[in-house]
Amino acid sequence: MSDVLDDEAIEAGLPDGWTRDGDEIARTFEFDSYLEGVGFASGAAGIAEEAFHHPEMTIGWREVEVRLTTHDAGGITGKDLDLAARFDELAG
Ligand SMILES: C[C@H](O)[C@H](O)[C@H]1CNC2=NC(N)=NC(=O)C2=N1
Repeated sequence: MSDVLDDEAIEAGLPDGWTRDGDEIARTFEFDSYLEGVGFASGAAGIAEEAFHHPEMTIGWREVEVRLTTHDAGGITGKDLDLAARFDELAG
């Protein structure tokens, strides 16, 4: 099981554009259209399923909010940071 990271490790590992919110990290991705956001969410879901580590995603008007935490560990772990970086790559 992944170990929960301390504050220093989270700050050091948090990819640009992401913020820490308690036991979660979050980023809102912005898109030129609603359907582009839906496409991103679908791609992110595939990455999540492959990693078997799942975000909460809220699809809005030309934006998708992504929130990550490791439920099994009760906090933020390297899995969350790794998935955040992969979602950033997906968004381009
Ligand atoms: C049994 C447990 O739900 C699974 O190991 C996976 C599924 N997806 C998951 N996703 C997230 N974000 N955290 C988890 O701890 C987690 N656990």
